[in-house]
Amino acid sequence: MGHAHTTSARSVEDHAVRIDEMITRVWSARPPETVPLTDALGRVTHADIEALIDVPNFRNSQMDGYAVDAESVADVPVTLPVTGVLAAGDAGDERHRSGTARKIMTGAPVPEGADAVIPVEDTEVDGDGVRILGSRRSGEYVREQGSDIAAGSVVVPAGTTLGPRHLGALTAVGRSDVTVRPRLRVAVIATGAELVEAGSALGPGQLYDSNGLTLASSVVADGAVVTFRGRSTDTADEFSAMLSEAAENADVIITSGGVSMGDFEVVRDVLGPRGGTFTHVAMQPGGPQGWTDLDGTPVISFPGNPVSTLVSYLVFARPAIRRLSGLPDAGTTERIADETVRSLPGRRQFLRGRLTETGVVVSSGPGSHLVVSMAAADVLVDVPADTVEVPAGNSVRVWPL
Ligand SMILES: Nc1nc2c(c(=O)[nH]1)N[C@H]1C(S)=C(S)[C@@H](COP(=O)(O)OP(=O)(O)OC[C@H]3O[C@@H](n4cnc5c(N)ncnc54)[C@H](O)[C@@H]3O)O[C@H]1N2
Ligand code: MOO
Repeated sequence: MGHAHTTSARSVEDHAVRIDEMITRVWSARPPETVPLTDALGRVTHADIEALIDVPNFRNSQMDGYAVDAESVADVPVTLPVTGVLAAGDAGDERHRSGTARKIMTGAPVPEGADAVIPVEDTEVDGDGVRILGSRRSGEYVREQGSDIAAGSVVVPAGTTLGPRHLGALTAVGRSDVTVRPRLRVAVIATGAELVEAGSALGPGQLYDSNGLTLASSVVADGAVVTFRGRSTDTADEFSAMLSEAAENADVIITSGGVSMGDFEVVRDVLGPRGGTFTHVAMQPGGPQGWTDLDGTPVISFPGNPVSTLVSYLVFARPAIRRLSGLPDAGTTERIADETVRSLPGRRQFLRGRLTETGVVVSSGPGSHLVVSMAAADVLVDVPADTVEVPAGNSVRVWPL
């Protein structure tokens, strides 16, 4: 057991609170960031953002037609002289004279003195002039300056996850960058002398490091960034050096493997003496768990079995990472067990399940090495510690995968 400090089995809830606190604490110490709007999709606003200018920023036409003063078209039909043409992009600084019309395009500035636009459909060319067939009230088809928003008003409140519509609105009000909440920076280190990189040749006793990508892609899916990825053998020196490198640019380090009771538990052996706690949580998979405050950087250590690693991430890390990323909680739901679900006594069990039209079925055995079977599952079936059997027709809680 090395030098690691060991405690008796903890509940899933207690451990989840501990990990959540560690992640939240380091994230809260990070300052907000200012990023160009072009990089801001999915980021969460740090503060209320106000308009720098009125929108529309000038009075303009809502229709292709003729700018007039409403009084001159009160009685129709009436023919008015046409004094020119205004296109979108024109400065439009010439004043309107009552009793005249100016041809105008959608988005072009409505001249001062004009207060209505007659759509071209309601007109006929009449020699050099225009015959107005339908009358319009003052203000019709004129988009007033500031009618969408006035300069200084809040466009997007603090805490908004920026989508395309927000980015468009912020651009329209004169912004080109935005101050957003920091993104949690996560380092992922998979440990194990047996691990080799995807795609390379396997020697005897070796297998592919699948946990590294499972964890890294989970982090990205939950709105955080992966700043470091490493694979370490079970050598203390190599793992220690990798931790130092990872800590340079990461808020949190997640490790997989090396936490249980074998002779080569590098994570436990290195981090135990540096203040790490390695313990057993009353769950399966994901029993052996560890956490360390490594000179201010939390290291969260998950067991190496691939199902254990993913279940640990989903139960302990995902809620905090999604919340800090401004994403909705993944949530759990109740489903009817189509078949009887059997579980272990004394441990909360997370079985892999597949959704049916109305309920859920367990889709593989409970073994935490069943990495491929896990890919065929939709959910984790969460069976409480004190339940050994959920009879068919009863409801169970499920977590999305
Ligand atoms: N005597 C005991 N042995 C074990 C116990 C126990 O309580 N007493 N607990 C078992 C449980 S439960 C788990 S879970 C594992 C956790 O072990 P480790 O965290 O030390 O993980 P490893 O031994 O390094 O690996 C376990 C297993 O997973 C494979 N693995 C590891 N990393 C990866 C990876 N990145 N990609 C794919 N597969 C990986 C590894 O080859 C092993 O097969 O301990 C049990 N033993
Ligand atoms: O708890 Mo281990 O994670 O069962 O395989």
